[in-house]
Amino acid sequence: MELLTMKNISKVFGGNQALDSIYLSINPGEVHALVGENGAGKSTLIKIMTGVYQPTSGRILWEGRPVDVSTPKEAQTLGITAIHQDRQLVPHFNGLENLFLNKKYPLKRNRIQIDWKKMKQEAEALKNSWGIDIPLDVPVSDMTPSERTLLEILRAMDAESRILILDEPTASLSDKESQLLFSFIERLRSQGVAIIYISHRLEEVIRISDRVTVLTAGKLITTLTKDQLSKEVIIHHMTDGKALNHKKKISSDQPKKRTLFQVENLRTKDGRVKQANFSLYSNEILGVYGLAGSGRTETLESIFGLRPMKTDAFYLKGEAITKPNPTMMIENGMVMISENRHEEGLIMGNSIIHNMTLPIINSISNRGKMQRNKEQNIVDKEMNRFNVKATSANQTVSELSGGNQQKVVLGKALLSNPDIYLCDEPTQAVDIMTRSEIHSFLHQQAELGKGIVFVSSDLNEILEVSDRVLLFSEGETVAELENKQLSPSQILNICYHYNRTEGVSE
Ligand SMILES: Nc1ncnc2c1ncn2[C@@H]1O[C@H](COP(=O)(O)OP(=O)(O)OP(=O)(O)O)[C@@H](O)[C@H]1O
Repeated sequence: MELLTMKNISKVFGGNQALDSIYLSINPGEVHALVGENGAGKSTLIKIMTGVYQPTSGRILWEGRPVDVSTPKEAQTLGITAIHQDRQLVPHFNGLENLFLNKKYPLKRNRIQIDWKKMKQEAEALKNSWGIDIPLDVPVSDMTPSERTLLEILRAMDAESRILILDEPTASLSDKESQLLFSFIERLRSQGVAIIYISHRLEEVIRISDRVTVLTAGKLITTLTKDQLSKEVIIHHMTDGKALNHKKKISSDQPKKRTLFQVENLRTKDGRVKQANFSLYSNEILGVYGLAGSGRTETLESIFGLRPMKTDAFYLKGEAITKPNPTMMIENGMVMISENRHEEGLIMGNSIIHNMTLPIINSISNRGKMQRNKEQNIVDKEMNRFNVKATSANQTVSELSGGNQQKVVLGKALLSNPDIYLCDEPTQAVDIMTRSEIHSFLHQQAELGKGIVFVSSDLNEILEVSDRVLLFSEGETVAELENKQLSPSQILNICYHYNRTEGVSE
């Protein structure tokens, strides 16, 4: 029998129809993927399922009986748990405290003091029963992305979830960590837990799913079964049969490349980067890859002046720099597209237009007076370029879908007309169509003489876009390779060779 059935579900926000009469059924023990362009309605459907939003119309059945899922608590009682892209963990609490976040702490006999010993025993038993080996005594802020994901899964299993919703779970996981997650999903499935899997990474969707439901602009296009799954078929349904706009990669073998920056022996105070040596040239995309915890993000943050660091030498366009700071770097034409759009990229309560024009406010005001038409035109152009789905440029950013928020981050960065881009997972959460738009945009920028550092946890993406590839392992740069027919296995072999904690790959 179907575990969950959603019948004729519609949702309207103001005048915007986010979902239009959707039918979705979930069986016990199946992996059911939801795919679709940014803004297609996937998260809205999940939010209705988990009691965050109420549908404008439609019914929800649980094991064939109508249910009212009007609060998250009710969803939880049924056994529906969602693990969102933005982790629901308290960073300075340790694993154990986070595991007990929604539960009563066990008390000692005196009924006053917390029984930490019992808490630890319960947690260990839970870890053992699900075969999840993560440290629970360290603060979440010190955990790797995969440990955080597994911690949330463990918490969901403790709540006896019967449907586990994973929203872009591999977004910041390394290849090996993703494999671990997939084998764990397999275990959950064999125990009858249903998984709803949202991802723009179609290879993994095809690999793990029993069924795939495709949404486009709030409408259900089709539900495909395992034997029908291929990348071409899914893309065909997602794009309504229109071919993907594959712009050819422009070769950036330019005769004269300038050095945009060069760092020697960069190391951070906190030890996350121990020794980074590399240069960025004009006309190139430098792909940066490394296993989780390798120091990629921290290196970008240090170069941009967000993290205290030391170098033996740091030259930016030929000028020696001792202490970078973001203002100085922006003034020198550098821009950083950060991995965490909520904390660093966007002001969530502000409109798209205000977010995008914040860095260029001076250039669109005339003696203190804002030139509204100019502002509007500039923003419209960027929204068109990246196909931002919104009611207008005045819509509040927090109301946009995750992928559309990421597009606003990109538009904002581009408006400052930089010549050095530091991009940390710039295509995370964006759909496959926009992803190829972002890639070709960056290639065009390289062609114009700009330099791009491109960090991604998706190795195939790194190989697709990069002219050179820089590999990090445990805080050190370990290899710098021209991307001429490099293969994923070549790269992984180098990474695992240098990685002491994950061991040498088989
Ligand atoms: N709270 C809200 N207020 C107004 N509109 C909203 C709200 N939440 C979502 N929407 C709109 O509903 C539509 C569907 O958004 P949703 O987040 O469900 O898309 P999605 O398929 O999850 O996209 P993505 O792949 O980018 O995460 C979008 O047009 C979005 O702007």
